[in-house]
Amino acid sequence: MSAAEGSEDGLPPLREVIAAHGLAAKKSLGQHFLLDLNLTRRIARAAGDIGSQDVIEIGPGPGGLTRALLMEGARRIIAVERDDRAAAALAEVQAAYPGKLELVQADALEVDEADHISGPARIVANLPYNISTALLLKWLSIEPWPAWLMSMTLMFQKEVAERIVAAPGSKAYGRLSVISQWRCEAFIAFDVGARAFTPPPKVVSSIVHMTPRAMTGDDPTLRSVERVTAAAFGQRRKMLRASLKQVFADPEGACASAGIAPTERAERLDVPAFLALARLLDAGAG
Ligand SMILES: C[S@@+](CC[C@H](N)C(=O)[O-])C[C@H]1O[C@@H](n2cnc3c(N)ncnc32)[C@H](O)[C@@H]1O
Repeated sequence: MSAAEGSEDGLPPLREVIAAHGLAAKKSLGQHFLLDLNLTRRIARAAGDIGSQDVIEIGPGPGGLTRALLMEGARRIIAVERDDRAAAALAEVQAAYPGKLELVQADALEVDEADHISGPARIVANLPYNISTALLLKWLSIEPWPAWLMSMTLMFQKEVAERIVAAPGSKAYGRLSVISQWRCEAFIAFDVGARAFTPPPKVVSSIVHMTPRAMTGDDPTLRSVERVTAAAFGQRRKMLRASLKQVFADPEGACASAGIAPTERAERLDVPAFLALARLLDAGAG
């Protein structure tokens, strides 16, 4: 055990917690635990103001990141965990921090976070990779946007993190980039090597920090952004005049109205261009 895996909070070291509660990692639940307190505290610090706003943590597992968040001054954590085996380990954290940790035993894809928070909240999580993009798209779909959401500080596979922040013209640029960058300012805070996890995943991971942008009366509806990006990137090698046939009766006319060359391809269009097309759909040009 390294010094960083010690128990500065008076609770047992995480390796002991995992052994005592039989929390052997389950692949089906995307379990890759972080045991290094230096790292989990760094993630907690990247989240911003957690001392005056609620934190929603997805998948606390044995509680490493949860404990780091509490050590960094989290006011109140709502932790959503699907693995019932984690409850006993988390009960020890609840006892050490009375009133600060609420455990919601549920599938995070099904939970309505608004039912559990007491006001504005930040999402912080070392996400299960099998559902990480589904969870992100769920949060990016909060309506009205951004409602209670103050920020998201999330661990993804590096490849997914790169898709989130990708610029037009790059290979990683796609639907996830457009929807993420429309809704949020997003940046990769730092990378985390596979060896930081127990058991190690096959790939490098990255922490992405995302802050919601305010929507204005000029912003299109989410539904139209989803439709336009699905059509354009569903056939990303095709020119827009072909790929947009799925959503516009007159794709060339739509491109002209949006100030886009109909011979352009999806991967080269910037976010404002997609928003211009989505606004046309909202205006009934479909
Ligand atoms: C990558 S592990 C992170 C564990 C812990 N937070 C850490 O950093 O060591 C992902 C966690 O998400 C949980 N999980 C997986 N699928 C879930 C779901 N659908 N809803 C809620 N939690 C889920 C797993 O049981 C696991 O505890």
